Amino acid sequence: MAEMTTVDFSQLTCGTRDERSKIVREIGRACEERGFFALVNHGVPASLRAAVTAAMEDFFALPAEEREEYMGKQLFDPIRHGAGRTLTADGFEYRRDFLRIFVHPTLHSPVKPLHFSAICEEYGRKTREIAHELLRAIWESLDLEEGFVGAIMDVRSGHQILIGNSYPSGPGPNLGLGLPAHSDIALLSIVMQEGSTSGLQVFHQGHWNLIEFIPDSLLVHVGDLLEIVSNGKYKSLLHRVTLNSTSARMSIVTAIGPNPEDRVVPLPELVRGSGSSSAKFRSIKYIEFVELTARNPFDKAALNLVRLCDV
Ligand SMILES: O=C(O)CCC(=O)C(=O)O
Ligand SMILES: [Fe+2]
Repeated sequence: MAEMTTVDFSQLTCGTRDERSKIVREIGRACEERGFFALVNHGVPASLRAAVTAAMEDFFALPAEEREEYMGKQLFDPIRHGAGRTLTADGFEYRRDFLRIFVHPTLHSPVKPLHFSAICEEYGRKTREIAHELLRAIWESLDLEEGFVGAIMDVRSGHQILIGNSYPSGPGPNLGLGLPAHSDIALLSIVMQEGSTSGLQVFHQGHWNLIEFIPDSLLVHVGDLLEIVSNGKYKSLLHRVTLNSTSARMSIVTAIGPNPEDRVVPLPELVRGSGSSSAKFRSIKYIEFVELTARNPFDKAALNLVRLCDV
């Protein structure tokens, strides 16, 4: 099982000055050493978490002909559904059904199930507020002024997606994969699952470790863009999903990034402060990085293509 930092979100927003500073330091350390942390007391009601999970389940349960129109082939389709088995370039098979929708700045929702749009709007809004608060803490942990970062990357008008992942039960760890090893593209992603069925594994110090979700918690992943803007100080999380031998599993992931047209750069303040005075990544437009990742989806291949030197 993976060791993880547990962050009490309520202390970040309502704690004393000292409590907040302690949490900011804990978040910074988790982003630097592990690339993820668990979030408790985050304020997303259990009823909303259950509702968004049920709404995704209802979508996957629609007859295939009703889901067909969303089987998008284009990368930037705002609603994109995929189902079944996929083969990687080297012939490896993985199995998951997914639905990916854009939720911000504009919500795109399938017409059915009927309640889908309102629930995703609400879940998207709640998690977006959490992500903004976490990013404020992250900039603080890097000794950056929020305004300084905002001038470079406008996260408030940024891009948020929501993904429902549905994995079948499978032959068990190391035999079947739901998702191959990858890192998430955006700045942060927030992963939610209901129930105790495990499957998510994170790579740490040369080993794959299974995540045991703390009941009611959310998991926060550092994404590739945060590795770039922090000039390599914070590491995006390499993770994969194994199929569970006895139960199917569902996860809901939301990813927050800047405006797709924004150029993502190692923040100059951090390049100057790094001692070596060198940027460790070349700058790239977010939208171009998404295209690069689509062509190089596994491991941290896309990030390695914009890396200027070993970190
Ligand atoms: O199913 C999970 O726990 C994680 C899914 C994931 O990594 C993703 O959608 O990028
Ligand atoms: Fe992921």
